[in-house]
Amino acid sequence: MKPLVAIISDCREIGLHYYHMVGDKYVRAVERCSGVLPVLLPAFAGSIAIDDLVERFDGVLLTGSYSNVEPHRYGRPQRKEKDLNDPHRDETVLPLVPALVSAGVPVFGICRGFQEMNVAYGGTLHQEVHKVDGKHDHRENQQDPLDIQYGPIHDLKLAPDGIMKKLLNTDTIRVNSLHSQGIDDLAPSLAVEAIAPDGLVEAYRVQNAKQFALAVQWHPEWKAWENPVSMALFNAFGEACKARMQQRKV
Ligand SMILES: N[C@@H](CCC(=O)NCCCC(=O)O)C(=O)O
Repeated sequence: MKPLVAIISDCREIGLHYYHMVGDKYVRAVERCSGVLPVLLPAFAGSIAIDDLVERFDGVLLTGSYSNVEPHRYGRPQRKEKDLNDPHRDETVLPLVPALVSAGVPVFGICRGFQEMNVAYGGTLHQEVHKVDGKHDHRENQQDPLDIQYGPIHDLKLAPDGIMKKLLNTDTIRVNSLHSQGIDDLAPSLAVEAIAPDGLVEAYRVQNAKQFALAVQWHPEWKAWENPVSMALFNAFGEACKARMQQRKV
């Protein structure tokens, strides 16, 4: 039996209707590289009680998305009139994250998921990193072919005392970069795992978490099975979910 991993959907308005959706590459990566059974959950705050997740699921994946966390969630004004937000996803995820982690449910955050976990623990975001003095432009060129957009583009230095350094057995990794937002204040409960050349935090763990509780700014899900760093991360998440499943059985 495979562990059950909940993936919280985006809620997107397409035409006259709303849809709950998850990017295919996240589902494939976690199924193939973590060895779990992914279950897509709606971004529907009213229908997802924390007990339902804690009792029934062995892990939670928070995916990337073109949407941004609404800035009022971290006490900042909206940077521009029309931004691509997803209030339904914010409403669903933000209250769940700390409760999931403290209940010992493995949580893996990617890109937007990395940003929303920081906000969930009380951190803040730069809304346009490329406009911040001393920060680089971390956006992809959306005209490029996907293999270029999701290809490795900058190094990250791993924290000497971090779990990623132990897991990957190296000081530096090279990752892709497809984000306009990034961490401004890292929440107090989070510990840095990786830093970009411009000082931007690009991976953290939840301090003193009972189980896997890691988030990364880049996109390890992209052809994860071809990338040793991605494989190590998804495999570690899968092992944590398997351990949770065993624990839930007893
Ligand atoms: N909107 C945020 C987060 C960026 C992000 O998650 N991009 C995902 C692109 C589509 C995908 O690969 O799922 C930001 O711009 O910083």
